[in-house]
Amino acid sequence: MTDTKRLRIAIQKSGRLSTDCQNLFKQLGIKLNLREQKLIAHSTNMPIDILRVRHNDIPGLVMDGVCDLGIVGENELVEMQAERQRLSLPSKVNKLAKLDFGYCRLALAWPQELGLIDKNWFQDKKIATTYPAILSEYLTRENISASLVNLSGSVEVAPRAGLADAICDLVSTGATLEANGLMQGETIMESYACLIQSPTLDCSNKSALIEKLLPRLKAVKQAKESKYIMLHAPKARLKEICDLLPGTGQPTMLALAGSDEIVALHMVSQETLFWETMESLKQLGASSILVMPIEKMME
Ligand SMILES: Nc1ncnc2c1ncn2[C@@H]1O[C@H](COP(=O)(O)OP(=O)(O)OP(=O)(O)O)[C@@H](O)[C@H]1O
Ligand SMILES: O=P(O)(O)OC[C@H]1O[C@H](OP(=O)(O)OP(=O)(O)O)[C@H](O)[C@@H]1O
Ligand SMILES: [Mg+2]
Repeated sequence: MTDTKRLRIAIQKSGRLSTDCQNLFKQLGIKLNLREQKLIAHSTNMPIDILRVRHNDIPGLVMDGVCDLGIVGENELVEMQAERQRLSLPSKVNKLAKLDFGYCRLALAWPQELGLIDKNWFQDKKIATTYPAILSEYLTRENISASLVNLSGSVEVAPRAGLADAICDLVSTGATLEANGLMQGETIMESYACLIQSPTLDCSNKSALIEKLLPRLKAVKQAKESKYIMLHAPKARLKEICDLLPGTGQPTMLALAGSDEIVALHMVSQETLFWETMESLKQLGASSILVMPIEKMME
């Protein structure tokens, strides 16, 4: 448990999740004085301190109650939970939210020259990975007996370097696999960044602050998933036009100066307005169709 009255949040110092975490804090209205070298950043407008650490330290810091919250990739969380259970260390966290960044998959891959291979090919092979616990669980489930080579980075070079026959690593665009002449196989796990909370947090001020931040987080997520749509529509085709608009409630209808036949429609849509829909709207006589991003949204 932390003795400080300020909420402590652990994030990755530099890497795949750090910029997204900083942007998220900005969107949540948390002002930070972040300087490259500083490991702790104090918020200037809320009782919050940000601890900037190595990504694989984040789950442990939250599980041990050293930090109250953390933002971590699910892959790292699951791996650390398994590792800590094995060592009989605290491994519980409360998962507060799945975030909309850090998407990647943990997948098997092998040298391209082998072509398509069957799962049985992995029997008695060596597989290099940074995530031995997740991979072992998968291999046990699939009745594959393979040996693991643990590497904390540059996993993709393992087959070419003769360290392993295949790998199990994170993939997002697939560019790293391709650059290393590897073919992507089965996805073992899909992962997103998530917000986790320490189970030992028992300070009412901190809980109240978290309760204040969670609706903001939801609002930011909702705003990102929503678009504000404005268009001009002929009154005679209103029903057909509204039927085409995705996931909207009743739109706002406004009169247009100098026109009895055309009105302006404004609405919030939770779905993407595809080009095809915009073309169909146009065919029904709609014009001046604007699709705009929303910055914040609270219902
Ligand atoms: N290519 C990717 N695209 C999207 N998300 C990714 C990608 N690679 C990794 N991630 C996510 O970001 C997390 C951190 O990855 P990153 O490579 O930045 O850190 P690291 O090298 O494991 O750790 P650190 O440098 O902090 O010690 C991963 O565990 C995963 O959840
Ligand atoms: O499918 P891609 O888009 O190519 O991304 C996959 C790569 O990204 C991550 O590494 P990262 O680039 O973060 O480098 P690191 O090994 O130094 O952490 C991951 O470990 C892969 O190597
Ligand atoms: Mg990495």
